[in-house]
Amino acid sequence: MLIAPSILSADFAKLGQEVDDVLAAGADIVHFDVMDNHYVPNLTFGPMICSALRKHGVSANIDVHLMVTPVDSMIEAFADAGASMISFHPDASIHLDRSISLVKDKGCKVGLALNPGTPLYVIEEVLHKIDYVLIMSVNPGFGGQTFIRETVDKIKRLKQLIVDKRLSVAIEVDGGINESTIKSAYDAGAEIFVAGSAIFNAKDYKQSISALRDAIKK
Ligand SMILES: O=C(CO)[C@H](O)[C@H](O)COP(=O)(O)O
Ligand SMILES: [Fe+2]
Repeated sequence: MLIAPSILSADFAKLGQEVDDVLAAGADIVHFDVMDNHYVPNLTFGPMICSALRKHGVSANIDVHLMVTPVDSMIEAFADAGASMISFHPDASIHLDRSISLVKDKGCKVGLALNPGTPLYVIEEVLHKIDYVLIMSVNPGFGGQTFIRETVDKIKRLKQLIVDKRLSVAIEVDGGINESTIKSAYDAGAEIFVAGSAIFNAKDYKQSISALRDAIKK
């Protein structure tokens, strides 16, 4: 299992330090939420912030979650800015297969992100071409929202689909993950857990990350 703190809930005034702190506290991946006030009703940060984190010395995998449309130009910009993994929403790309190829050609792991209301069949034709599926357990746009329980069944169905097709596609879950919700997502088949408010709103990042790992073992 991998813990990916979403920097959406970090203190932007000291972002480099915040990322250093969560990594030192045991985080595995940095989750980087890109919002354009078009695909989602919020605006965050662009590729310059990603390259600034690389220049600051962050060497961990940076998991860029693109909530933007159009996606292709941002895929290229973030790959050039140091992204390791890039996910985008299939409904934000007109040519899904082409956008997937673009991420791969740039040397990044490719993920497809599904909103709570987006059915699994949207990605069925390309499932064998991707590295991970990001299942959104809140509607995209904001941190600190409540986990949508129906997502657990969706993760189970996706896991079954991956097993049936004999693929090695990871499942990432994003939105409302905390000590009370993480185990249900884990039991359903998720392996990468994004958590923003549950980690950054805590005083002690090490304690909050350990609490997430412990909650899975219970
Ligand atoms: O993609 C996102 C929102 O669109 C964020 O990654 C997500 O909401 C994480 O924040 P939290 O753990 O506080 O729900
Ligand atoms: Fe996200």
